Amino acid sequence: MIELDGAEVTAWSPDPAGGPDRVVRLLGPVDLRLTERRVAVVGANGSGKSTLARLLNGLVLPSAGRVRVDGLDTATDGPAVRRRVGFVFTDPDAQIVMPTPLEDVALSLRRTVPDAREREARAAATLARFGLADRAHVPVHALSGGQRQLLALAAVLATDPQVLVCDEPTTLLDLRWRTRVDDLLAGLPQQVVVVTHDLEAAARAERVLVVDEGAVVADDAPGPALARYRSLMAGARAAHP
Ligand SMILES: Nc1ncnc2c1ncn2[C@@H]1O[C@H](COP(=O)(O)OP(=O)(O)OP(=O)(O)O)[C@@H](O)[C@H]1O
Repeated sequence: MIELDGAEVTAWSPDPAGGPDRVVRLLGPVDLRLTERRVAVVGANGSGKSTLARLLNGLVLPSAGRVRVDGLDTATDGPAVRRRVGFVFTDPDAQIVMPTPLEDVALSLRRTVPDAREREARAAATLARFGLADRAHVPVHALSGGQRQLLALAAVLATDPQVLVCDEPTTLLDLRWRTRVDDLLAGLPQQVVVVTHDLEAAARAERVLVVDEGAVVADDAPGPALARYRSLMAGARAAHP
């Protein structure tokens, strides 16, 4: 279970008036217990969704409060937390580091599968599971954007994390690939926390968090949570026509 207790994120920011840098609050304080298998996070651009997502696996550490995964504190048990919680970025190029898909998935297995041959066999099996068997040795730059997103997912899921956090995993994809990635995420046995601007995808979650100006302003079933988000956005449009 992921638990946030009074978790806050602050950062130093330049003063637009030219004064000394100031501390700004990006998120929180947030208190959450995430137990549902499908959780969606929605909110306006710059509201703090990525900051919240990154807190969940220790990519961002809380400036105050605590974030724990199965009792492990992200601030003191980072590597163990990241073995439990996989993270997928919007842009697959942010996480694909090797020249070919096979090498990239094999790299993510380097800690859990010490034997190189077994690692390669496991990587090949993972690529096959994601429909990328025939792409295993193709240079990654020759893959389509959709195939690269699948590869990024495959490399994270190869290590079998208990939780998958995805930060807008379908934002860069066309409808066909978006549907494919959505279906894949829906079929995973893991707990999945997904940040998304796709309200149809969010409606399929069990629980939806609405983030606005660094606060979780709604935390509910999809119906009421998305209604709150729509009314927030309508209010913002009225204020800034
Ligand atoms: N390290 C940082 N230092 C200063 N400000 C930051 C830092 N990281 C994020 N921010 C600011 O915090 C706010 C929230 O950013 P965040 O990326 O969490 O928003 P978001 O809801 O994911 O946005 P988007 O939908 O556009 O991706 C933004 O105003 C962003 O510019």
